[in-house]
Amino acid sequence: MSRASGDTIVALSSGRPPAAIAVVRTSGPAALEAAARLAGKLPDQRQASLRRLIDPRDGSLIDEALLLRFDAPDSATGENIVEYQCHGGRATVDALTGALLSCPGLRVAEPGEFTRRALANGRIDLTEAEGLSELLMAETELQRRSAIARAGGALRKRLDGWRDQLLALSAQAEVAIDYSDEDDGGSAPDLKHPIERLAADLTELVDAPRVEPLRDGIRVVVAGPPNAGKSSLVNALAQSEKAIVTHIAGTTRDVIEVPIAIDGIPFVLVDTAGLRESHDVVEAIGVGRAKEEAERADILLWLGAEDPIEHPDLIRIAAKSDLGMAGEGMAVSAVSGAGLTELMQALVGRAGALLPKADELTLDRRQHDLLAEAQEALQRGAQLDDPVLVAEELRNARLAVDRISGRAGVEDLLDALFGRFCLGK
Ligand SMILES: Nc1nc2c(ncn2[C@@H]2O[C@H](COP(=O)(O)OP(=O)(O)OP(=O)(O)O)[C@@H](O)[C@H]2O)c(=O)[nH]1
Ligand SMILES: [K+]
Ligand SMILES: [Mg+2]
Repeated sequence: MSRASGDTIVALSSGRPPAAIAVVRTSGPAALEAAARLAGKLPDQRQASLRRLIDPRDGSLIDEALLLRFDAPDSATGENIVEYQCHGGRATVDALTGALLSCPGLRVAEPGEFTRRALANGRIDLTEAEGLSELLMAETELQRRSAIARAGGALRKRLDGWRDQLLALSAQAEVAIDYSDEDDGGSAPDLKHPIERLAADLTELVDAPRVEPLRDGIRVVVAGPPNAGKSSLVNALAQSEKAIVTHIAGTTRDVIEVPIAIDGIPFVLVDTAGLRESHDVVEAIGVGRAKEEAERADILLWLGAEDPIEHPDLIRIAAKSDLGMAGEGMAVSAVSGAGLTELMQALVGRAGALLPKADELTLDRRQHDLLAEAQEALQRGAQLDDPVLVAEELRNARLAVDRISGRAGVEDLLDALFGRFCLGK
């Protein structure tokens, strides 16, 4: 849990020194006073100004730095912020942060604490904070575009709009409840149709592509009976001996993940234990895990002669094609390399459907599940006649939407989210 937010926090917000320039940020009630101690007269709000920074402890010159000041509440955190752009050597950064920390009320910030304060003060909502977290991690252009849309409030705007509609519908439901109490035969407001329309709006986003394949890589799970050649295929695709291969059936027991990129698209190859009944305790656990992995696979590569397990996105592989045993599916040989290029092309082809189009809004699992909850509450509400029950479903829908944006029930989540942030963000 974060410490008292009445503190003023200090952190180096730019990369690790040495660098040409370092950015040190302070946020909180004592930020302006601390800046005045070091720099004398402060610049006006939002005006960069060069200042000599003096260490208040001994009067020595720390550096000449560019000062930027943003006053509460119109700042990134909603608090007073002073930003120092100084020379980026380690000693300069240490001297500056040391001098700031000697000022009353200042302490070192925790990871993500600036962003957390922005959230607490309503400057951003949870979807924007999550988008920001992903933006900081983004390595590919597609990841960046997906993250910037959410960090920039694209999802927040949709949610805020729905929240307003839900509030208006709830007010109408209250009116309908009054009508039904009076029983005077007057006409209650029609709720069914607007609720159905809103549910349809939500459905569109519930069906949006998910962020996980984009962020973590598309999970390609390789499954089949023992000795089918699963580990060999994973190694051949990864061009690296990541998984142990032997002629002994039951070699692979644990789940092995190998991240690879094909045409710039991130995939995670997942090698699994061969599926069979086993009395070996360890192998049986491995088989259980293999089944779980096959279920959550984005794409399943099935290396079996017999019927494959059910999966919506399955590619059947006829492995060891060099041995001339023509099985059903794509002929691939890990030994000769035959068919590997075609298999990779097939993976890239299927990836298209799993990844968002440029600038298409994406949802993570948490957001998706809550939005589906809201949608289901609305669909139930549209079927009901008793306005008291309709009002209850509208409340359920609103609660789910509020949990997506972080207005309700998310304390546990915040610690996990902000623990992932870098210091100074
Ligand atoms: N000729 C030939 N042999 C292969 C090929 N792929 C795998 N093998 C051989 O088949 C045997 C089993 O290969 P693995 O990759 O360990 O098979 P697996 O499906 O991972 O096996 P388990 O992990 O035990 O379920 C090994 O002796 C491999 O050398 C192939 O493409 N051609
Ligand atoms: K084997
Ligand atoms: Mg294996």
